[in-house]
Amino acid sequence: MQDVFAGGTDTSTATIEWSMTELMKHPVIMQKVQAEVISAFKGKTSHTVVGNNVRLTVMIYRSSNECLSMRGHVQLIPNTEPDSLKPERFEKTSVDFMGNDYQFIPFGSGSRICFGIYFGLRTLELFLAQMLNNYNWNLPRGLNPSNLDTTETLTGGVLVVKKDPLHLIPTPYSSVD
Ligand code: HEM
Repeated sequence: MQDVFAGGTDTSTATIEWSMTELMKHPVIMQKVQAEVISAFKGKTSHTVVGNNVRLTVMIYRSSNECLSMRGHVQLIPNTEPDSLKPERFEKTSVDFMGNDYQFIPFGSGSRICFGIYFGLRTLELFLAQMLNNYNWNLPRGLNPSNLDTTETLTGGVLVVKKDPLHLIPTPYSSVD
């Protein structure tokens, strides 16, 4: 039970925070993703959209190269190109993140693959899609997105989180012309 709670909370929030950080740093990609989400939501409830699987590119590419020691097993969690945001790399490829393609295994692979993979994915889709469908996001105090700090730190010995929490100002989308 402890594994389920520990593995099921910070993972999703950290991924949402990194996703929003990268989207803020790449306004063109933010616009593209937001337009896609808004058009998917048009006239539908979030339930329908999530059911239909909004093609929100999941940007869980940050789990850096780490050597973990869990229950006496040493695991290597590799990740290629963790530092560049290229959502289009997932558009024309058969590489998935379900543990079959070793170049991209954010949920691990094999017998100890993440137990909450579908729950985690749905959480990310639901939160990100709702955040982008309903709000425009800005940095406080006119901060330039390219200066957004992306220093990482480890929490709980395994999770790579943003050292300085991300602060954003939401503006309801309906109030933007
Ligand atoms: C973005 C969300 C998530 C990511 C990126 C993620 C990632 C991972 C990774 C990399 C592992 C190690 C897999 C391996 O050893 O090969 C793992 C294990 C695990 N995860 Fe997740 N996870 C996420 C969400 C969740 C959620 C929502 C839950 C529970 C509701 C969960 C429960 C677990 C458990 C229990 C394990 C241990 C599995 C075992 O040792 O047999 N995770 N996760």
